[in-house]
Amino acid sequence: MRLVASPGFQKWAARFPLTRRVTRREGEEIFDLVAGFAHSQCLAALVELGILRRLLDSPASLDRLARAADLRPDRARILLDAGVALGLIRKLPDAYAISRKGAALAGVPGLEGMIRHHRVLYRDLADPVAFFRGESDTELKHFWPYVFGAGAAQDPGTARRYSELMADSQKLVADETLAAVSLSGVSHLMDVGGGTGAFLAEALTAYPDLSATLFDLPAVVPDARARFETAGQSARVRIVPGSFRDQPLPEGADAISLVRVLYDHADETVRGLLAEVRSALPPGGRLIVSEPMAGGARPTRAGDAYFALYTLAMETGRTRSAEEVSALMSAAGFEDVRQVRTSRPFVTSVVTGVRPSGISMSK
Ligand SMILES: C[S@@+](CC[C@H](N)C(=O)[O-])C[C@H]1O[C@@H](n2cnc3c(N)ncnc32)[C@H](O)[C@@H]1O
Repeated sequence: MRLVASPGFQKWAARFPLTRRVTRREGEEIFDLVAGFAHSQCLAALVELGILRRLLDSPASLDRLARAADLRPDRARILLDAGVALGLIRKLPDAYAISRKGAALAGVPGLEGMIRHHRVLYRDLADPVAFFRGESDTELKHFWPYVFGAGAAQDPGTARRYSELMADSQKLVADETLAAVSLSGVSHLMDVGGGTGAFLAEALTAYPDLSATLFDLPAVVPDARARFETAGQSARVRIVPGSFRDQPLPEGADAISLVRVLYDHADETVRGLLAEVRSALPPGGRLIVSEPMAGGARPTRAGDAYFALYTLAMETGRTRSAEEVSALMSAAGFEDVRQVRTSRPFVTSVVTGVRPSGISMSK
């Protein structure tokens, strides 16, 4: 590898026909890594200035876009051309238009909110050395204070701020999870840490005979109640406010889901929670864990170079690989633990397990 790093070798490889193309591609990939932050900031500006939304309606001239965004036209041109280079915008003779990728991005529920929210993450990463040394006081750990304890969780303002961000993206996670896991045969599903109920609402729509329980902190559940009322599903859902840290989970569900819950918490809390889930399930009952996961032996860009950093900045939990989640589930007494393939692992990954039937470990 020292050879590959040497300037002489690189010069030769850039000219030699067999290595030329690979060298150029590698060069571009390296440049993309170096420039990634600038790319993300262009995206953030296009979102925050409402330019992508505006172009979704119709193409527009440089002057109109600049005026609407309150930018000087010469500076707006630089941003718009950057958007073209990043594949989000198309350049027409006298106007700019949205590209396919730009339209797809604007159509992803919750993505715009997440892009805006990334200001917080990027401030936390501003000094990456201090960040990885654990020397920075990250904002994200104050942004998500609900995981720290009951005090913060009782503040409805804080709860709503984070719940909105979660709810926006929850539909995407719900769709991906329901596409990977069949709930046929399940009569009652309990979603622990179910937030404002988007996952259960989707499940209830997909399975008309299903009934459900939503368990979450008291500050979070009012929004869930409102969602089920609006969807006309209230009669099929029981909402139980509480903390899985200090009370047993309600019984009666033959399947329990934990959607984007485990990665918020330390191993010790996860062990306690999985034991509670196992106790609450009947023999043969199923656990479904769905959340973004790390790649383990094969690290992934989304899992290991994004979600792992995000959870590191939160400081309370960590992004685990599917193998690690499976091991925690097996240690908690689940059987038939399986990693279920999802089509978009950058949205979520899924692991399922079953509480053993027959003679088994004590409750
Ligand atoms: C990251 S959010 C995920 C919400 C939802 N499942 C989703 O995917 O959008 C984590 C959820 O766990 C809940 N939670 C955290 N600590 C909890 C606790 N001790 N007891 C019950 N719920 C808790 C939070 O209130 C929040 O709704």
